[in-house]
Amino acid sequence: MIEVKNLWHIYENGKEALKGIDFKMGEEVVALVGPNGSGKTTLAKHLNGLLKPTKGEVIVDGMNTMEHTVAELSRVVGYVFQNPEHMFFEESVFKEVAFGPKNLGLSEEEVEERVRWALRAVNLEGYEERTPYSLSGGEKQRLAIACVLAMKPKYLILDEPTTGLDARSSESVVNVIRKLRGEGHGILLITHDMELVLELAERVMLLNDGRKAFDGSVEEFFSLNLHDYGLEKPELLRISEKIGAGFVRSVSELIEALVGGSR
Ligand SMILES: Nc1ncnc2c1ncn2[C@@H]1O[C@H](COP(=O)(O)OP(=O)(O)OP(=O)(O)O)[C@@H](O)[C@H]1O
Repeated sequence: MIEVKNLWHIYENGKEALKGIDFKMGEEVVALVGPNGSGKTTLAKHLNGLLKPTKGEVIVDGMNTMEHTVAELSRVVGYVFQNPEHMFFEESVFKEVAFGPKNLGLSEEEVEERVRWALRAVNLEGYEERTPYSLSGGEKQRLAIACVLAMKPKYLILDEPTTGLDARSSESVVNVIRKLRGEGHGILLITHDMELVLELAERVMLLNDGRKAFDGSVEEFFSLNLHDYGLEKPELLRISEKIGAGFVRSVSELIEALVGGSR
């Protein structure tokens, strides 16, 4: 369980980026959304100790982030940054994924076992000897997830995992997230992509100007006036509501609602 209690973060220049956030998450997919500058990244960086609270506290599986290093916390909360290609520096996919586990001081066999497991988890088996730069956008995103997974964290923070990806690559990332969720990981998804929220999230937390504006179900979230937060309802949901089919999360649910309704 990750627990955030009355969290305030004030940057050195005096900017109050978080103003009293309370939040809990377990093994679930939570979408963290909000307009630019609302505090999403600032909040996420508190969960693995990259930032420390100005006031309040963050407890990760019983560990207060004030009392633990980023290295310790990163074993529990993995952070996959936006534009992951900037973080690759090894000449092969295998070495890239092996880097983290090697630094944990694991034996060569254990490192190899973790690399194979992480690459399998993101469907990149067979890519071991490729250079990271030769991968497609979706493959790079999955490689970045594998690098973090190899540390075996229970929770994963994914920052805009589908931004800039075409539909097919996005789908492959979505499938990986579903699989990880099924294996008991908790996933915090920072995103502006409302289609992704509709498709994947189990809960939504909306930040606005450093405060929590909403925390609840996906259905309730999409009944808010999203324009107030610079966000747009997904097209699928707009169509579904217009034709009276109500809240659906996928095209197949929409078809089911229509077919069911006409019986
Ligand atoms: N190092 C810093 N020093 C001062 N202010 C900062 C710093 N980092 C972020 N901020 C400010 O804190 C506020 C919250 O920023 P943050 O990056 O957490 O927002 P965000 O919701 O992730 O935005 P985006 O959607 O644009 O990524 C913004 O006003 C930002 O300008």
